[in-house]
Order: sequence, then structure tokens, then C-alpha cells
Amino acid sequence: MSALAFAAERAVAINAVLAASKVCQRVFTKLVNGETITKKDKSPVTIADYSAQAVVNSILYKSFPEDPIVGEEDSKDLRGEEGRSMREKVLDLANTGVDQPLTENSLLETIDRGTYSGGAHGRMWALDPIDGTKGFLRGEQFAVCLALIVDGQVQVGVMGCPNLPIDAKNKDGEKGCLFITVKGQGAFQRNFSSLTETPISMSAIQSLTDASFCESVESGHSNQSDSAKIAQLLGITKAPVRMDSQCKYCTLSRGDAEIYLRLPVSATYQEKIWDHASGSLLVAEAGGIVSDIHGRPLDFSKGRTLASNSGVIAAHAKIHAKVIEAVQTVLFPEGKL
Ligand SMILES: Nc1ncnc2c1ncn2[C@@H]1O[C@H](COP(=O)(O)O)[C@@H](OP(=O)(O)O)[C@H]1O
Ligand SMILES: [Mg+2]
Ligand SMILES: [Mg+2]
Ligand SMILES: [Mg+2]
Repeated sequence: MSALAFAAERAVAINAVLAASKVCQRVFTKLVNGETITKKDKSPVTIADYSAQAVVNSILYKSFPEDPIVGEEDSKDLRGEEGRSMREKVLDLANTGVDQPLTENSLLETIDRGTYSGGAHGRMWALDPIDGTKGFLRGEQFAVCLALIVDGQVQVGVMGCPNLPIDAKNKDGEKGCLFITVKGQGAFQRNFSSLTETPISMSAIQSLTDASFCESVESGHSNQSDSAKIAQLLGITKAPVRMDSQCKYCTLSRGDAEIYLRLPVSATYQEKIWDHASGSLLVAEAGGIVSDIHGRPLDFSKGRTLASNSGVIAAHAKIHAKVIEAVQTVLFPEGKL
């Protein structure tokens, strides 16, 4: 029997995301127990972001030294005398997640392996070391998100969600889930603490009135008054599930909600590829369709952003077209498209 496609990439991505997720958990515990998180100082989360990016990049480099990485962060603010204090903290933290300790120089170099410009050709990884920074700071949802993109197509996606309950019905139960997908091979969930992977799929609701939808906690990231109108038009009665990060894609994929609406708040904002690469493949492999507000597939070949898309709409394949129709009616009452 031949090995499954991307088996090595899948395994390395799981290791990298798990290691970075644990680094984030460690930072958070430290912050909560110390005084820093209440200071409204953005530096703590920045430390976690940098450390997680260093850990993932370092693990990827060992197995795939030739692969470029499109990562959210870069080392600019860690350099020089001004960056010293943060650099030292990041180094300490990052070194809790890697086998071979990094030096200050190799830390900066490792973080900057994420500066690739993306594009339509060849292999590249897309990395969001902490997606949902604001959720992380609030002690709510965030995710470490890693995807392999080949010739503009997402092939592998792994997400670590340290604060997500393993079972949505038991919110006080064990937390820490890993979501894993390879194109054509399905969607899976496992606990941080166990190797057993469980296949997951979206719920196929019969009627839209039974549906619930997810959206950002942050109204600056997705237009919540438009989503309320769309929900009303679709006959949805349940309150929106507001959640930070790509945990929304994970929630849909295991059947805990049916629709994800990400509606533009500005005409100029371009979604970042690392905010959607892994999550969109997970939903597709779990039985959903992911598109922009016009129903167009997300195009990961345009560089670091989804430059040819606007917003994101994800839903079970059976209801996606109906959702897009409602989105168009609300956003373009004059029939713009
Ligand atoms: N105006 C905007 N519209 C849409 N997304 C935005 C935005 N400004 C920032 N974001 C993105 O929203 C992401 C968080 O998404 P969500 O609201 O679903 O939690 C952020 O990721 P980071 O937290 O990694 O910076 C950031 O990239
Ligand atoms: Mg993000
Ligand atoms: Mg981020
Ligand atoms: Mg950010």
C-alpha cells in the first residue's frame, strides 16, 4: 500500500502546531499569574506571537528547509536596543518549545523565514502563530494555524485550539483540540493529550431555521449588523455564536454551528491568507463550501492576502447557495453583482 499523500507534512505540521500551542498556553499561564495581562500593554501577546512563530518555523525548517513560509510576524520590533527586552523574553519562551536552543541571532533569522511573499507557484506554508490575538488576551478562543499550499491550493491544514472544549456540550470539560486535514483525506479532531484522531463532519440541517451562525467577537473584523439582517432573511432565530479566530471554522467542521459569516467592514481591507488557509480546507473536507461574499472560491495564489476576494462565507454544501443569495440581497440591494 502506498503512503497517503502529504503524510510527512501532516505529521510535521502536527508536531509544530502542538509545540507552539503549548508555548502559548505557557505564556498565558504566566501572564495570568503575573500582573502583565491587566496592564493593557500589547507586548505580552506579541511575545507569544513571536515565540510561536519561531517554534513553528524552526520545526518546519528541520524537515523542509527549502519550503518558504508566509507567516504573520517578522522580527523588526525585536531588533536593536529598543527590542532587547522583548527579544530576551521571546528567546526564553521560544526555547521552551524547540529541541535545540536558538541564539538571539538564530531566533531573529527563524522568525524572518516567514517573510515570503506568496504566489501561485510551488510549495509554501501559511502560518498564523496566534490567530485571534484579542481572544488570547481575553482568555477566550485563539488558534495556532498552519497550512501547506501547493500551486495556490491548500493541501494540508493543522490548527491548535488550546481553549476550545473537546466537547462543545461540556464547556467546563477538558480543553485543547487539534484539527487536522489533508485535501481528499477528510477532517479530524484529536485532543492535545491523546493521539487518537476522530473523523468530524458538518451537520446537515434540514431547515435553515434550525441553523446557527458564527461570527467574530470583534465588530471591527466583521460587520455584525449586516449579519443580523442576513440571519433574519434566512429565518435563523438562534443568537450568533461569537468566537475569535479560526476556531469558527473548527466549530463548523465538527457540527456545532452551520454557517460562518465574515462580512467586510471596509472596502479596502484584504483578508490575510494565514487567517483562512487551514480553516477553509478543514470545512471543505468536513462537507462544507467556503467562498467570499460573491460565492467565489478563496484564491490563495495572489500573495500574502486574498486580494481577489471579499469577506468569507462558509456553510454546509447543501445550504451555501441559499446563504450567498441572502448575503447578496442584504449587501447589494441594488443587485450590484
Ligand atoms: N478590518 C478587518 N477585517 C477583517 N479581519 C481583520 C481586520 N483587521 C484585522 N483582521 C484580522 O482578524 C483576525 C482575527 O479574526 P477573528 O475576528 O475571526 O478572531 C486577525 O488575526 P490575528 O488575531 O492573527 O491578528 C486579523 O488578521
Ligand atoms: Mg490571524
Ligand atoms: Mg495572528
Ligand atoms: Mg495579528
